[in-house]
Amino acid sequence: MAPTKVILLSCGSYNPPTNMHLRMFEIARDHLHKMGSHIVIGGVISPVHDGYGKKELTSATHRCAMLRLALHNNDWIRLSDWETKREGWTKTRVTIQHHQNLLNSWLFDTHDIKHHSEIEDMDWIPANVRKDANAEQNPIQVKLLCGADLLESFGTPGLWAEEDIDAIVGQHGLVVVTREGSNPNRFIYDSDVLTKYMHNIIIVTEWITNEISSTKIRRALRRGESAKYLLHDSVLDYIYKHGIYDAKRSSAIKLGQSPNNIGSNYLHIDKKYENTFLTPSPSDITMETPSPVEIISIDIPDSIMKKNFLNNSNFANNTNCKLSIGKTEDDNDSVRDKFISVMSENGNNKLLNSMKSVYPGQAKQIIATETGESHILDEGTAKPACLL
Ligand SMILES: Nc1ncnc2c1ncn2[C@@H]1O[C@H](COP(=O)(O)OP(=O)(O)OP(=O)(O)O)[C@@H](O)[C@H]1O
Ligand SMILES: NC(=O)c1ccc[n+]([C@@H]2O[C@H](COP(=O)(O)O)[C@@H](O)[C@H]2O)c1
Repeated sequence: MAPTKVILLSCGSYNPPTNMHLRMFEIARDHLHKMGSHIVIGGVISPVHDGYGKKELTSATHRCAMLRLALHNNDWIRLSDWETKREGWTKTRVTIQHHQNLLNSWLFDTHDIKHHSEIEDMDWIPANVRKDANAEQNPIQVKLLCGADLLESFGTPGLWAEEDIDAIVGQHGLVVVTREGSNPNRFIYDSDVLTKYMHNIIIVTEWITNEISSTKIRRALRRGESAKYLLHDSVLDYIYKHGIYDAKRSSAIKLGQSPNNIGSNYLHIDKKYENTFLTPSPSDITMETPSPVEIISIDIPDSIMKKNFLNNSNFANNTNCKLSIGKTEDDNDSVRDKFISVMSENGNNKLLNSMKSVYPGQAKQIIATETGESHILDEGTAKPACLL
């Protein structure tokens, strides 16, 4: 028997769209093709109307804009904003039926479709189907693609009408992707109506489990935690730009930038705390080969710093160094800054040479003694394991 052509339609909030929403389509398509029973010719995402009234649901305008960004380079999943443009919330059974009807009109009734295409966006119909509108076409089935949590919501009292479940599963069919902690087979077994239409429910096991959810992403964003790699970068930028979900940018340290030059992506770390922060990651430092020494870890108590400052002629002769030795914390910070800048700019050659790194990323450290002498820690021939 020839495989059935299908379009996978997913209904949900997409608040915001996550990588897992898109992965769900990939997993389902792979599975259906491996079974050999279906050919997936397209995927459609239908975000819910604002009237759905779910907690923290941002406007459909934002959700559609985020979906357009997430799907920008996608060659087979499309957005259908039909639900969002209706007067109010639409039941899922009606949404699936609408898309199926439109597709049928396109395939078999080109007159009717002219009327539809004037009043709504039909970009969600795959390009090759639209192109061949007059060619002889086989039927295409619209199936509801969902995660196991949506299937299990069928059991929530009062949420889904029995006849709607009957129509969705009986007439269209379900493709259900497992989620951590879900047991869709058990759920089907427990339900008479689902057991009746078991032949029309395809369970796809996601072995590479990933419990990304929109709720968790919103939570991370409002707490100022990073959500990178959980959703598309362009979607993340959109959220920050439009101030959705009360999102605060996550903190990161960018070394080697002056406070005035710090990009808006990065939190400025007060100078006095800089030394206590993490070793910079290689991506935070622009390296040359061999790298000049710019980064020096300086871990010297204020009292020792002052002695070094007074004892070292490089500092004493430097006109910029006519600092009063600090009585306040701010003064101490200025002394510390001067110490570093004199060490690197006006220090003697021996010091500067020993400050040159042998290989990119090599750490250097200023050591200062109680007696007021400073030197650069010589790392000798030690090299990172990757260079040995
Ligand atoms: N991690 C996931 N694994 C499998 N399916 C998922 C996953 N995340 C979302 N889905 C499915 O995507 C569809 C749309 O989901 P929805 O917009 O409600 O996302 P959600 O991340 O579950 O949202 P929320 O956290 O706000 O409830 C649903 O069918 C849902 O089951
Ligand atoms: N009776 C129904 O048709 C019915 C009930 C509850 C949710 N839904 C749909 O299921 C989806 C659920 O999305 P969320 O998981 O984000 O709540 C939405 O698209 C919503 O419209 C449909």
